[in-house]
Amino acid sequence: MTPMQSTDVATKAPESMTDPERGVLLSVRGVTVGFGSKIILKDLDLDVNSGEVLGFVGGSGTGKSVLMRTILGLTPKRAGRISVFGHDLSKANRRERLMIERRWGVLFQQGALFSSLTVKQNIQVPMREHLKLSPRLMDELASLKLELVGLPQDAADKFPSELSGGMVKRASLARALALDPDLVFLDEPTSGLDPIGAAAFDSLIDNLSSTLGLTVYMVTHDLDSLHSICDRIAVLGNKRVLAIGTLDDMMKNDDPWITSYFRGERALRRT
Ligand SMILES: Nc1ncnc2c1ncn2[C@@H]1O[C@H](COP(=O)(O)OP(=O)(O)OP(=O)(O)O)[C@@H](O)[C@H]1O
Repeated sequence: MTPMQSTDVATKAPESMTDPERGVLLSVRGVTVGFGSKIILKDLDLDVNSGEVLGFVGGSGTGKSVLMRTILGLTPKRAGRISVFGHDLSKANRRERLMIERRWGVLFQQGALFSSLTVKQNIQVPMREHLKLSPRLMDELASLKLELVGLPQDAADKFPSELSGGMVKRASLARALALDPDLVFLDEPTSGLDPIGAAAFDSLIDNLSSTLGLTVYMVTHDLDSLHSICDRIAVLGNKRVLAIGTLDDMMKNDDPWITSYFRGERALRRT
């Protein structure tokens, strides 16, 4: 039986989940997270390989955002170990923690730009937090980031409320890329975009991943993104990673949720 055919793959075969050629950038082992008496994630394992685009799916309320927030250190875990760039996050001192945070970027759901700051000032927030740069250099870097995500230079002085949904996503991505991270976390980056805007955003992420060697951890409900840019897909269910592998692996998996998600009516309408 291949790992993908087994629904308890995540609890027993961590090595088989990864691509040894690429190396593991993010490793989650035995993580349990709960709120009060409600356990959301139980004994969860996950590996993200360097340079891959990993799509993270699962039913609504299964804990995809909770897991991402736990990895980022925003939600406490009750058990387990999370290592990023080879560092155990719970053992990292303040200096190491800052070094780690400099190497990742985050795009939260809805973009989460500061509404009282312009796009340029939003992009410069991580630079101000982590680097000591002259205002002129920060302006130059912000301008480069705008170009990288395909925003016109005149977007720099606009406020988030003056942008379209697609532009907000791009501006948020520019902020996530402000410090040239190795790893970016994207929480439903294409939600709220029309199909053409979503496809353009997917192709932007795909380009960044291949040209910058960026590793992408992407929570999504978007089947098109999963088909077009993800190297692997992880499925969250029953409080853990039910399955992880390529799209082909998902198509062969006989778990009922995975079958209905990848081979159900909505999936068939895509073809
Ligand atoms: N701070 C919190 N306190 C209590 N419960 C919480 C908290 N944050 C999340 N939850 C609960 O954890 C569960 C998982 O939430 P989460 O937002 O991670 O789901 P999700 O898989 O991202 O869902 P969706 O796809 O709908 O965005 C939900 O039942 C939610 O109510």
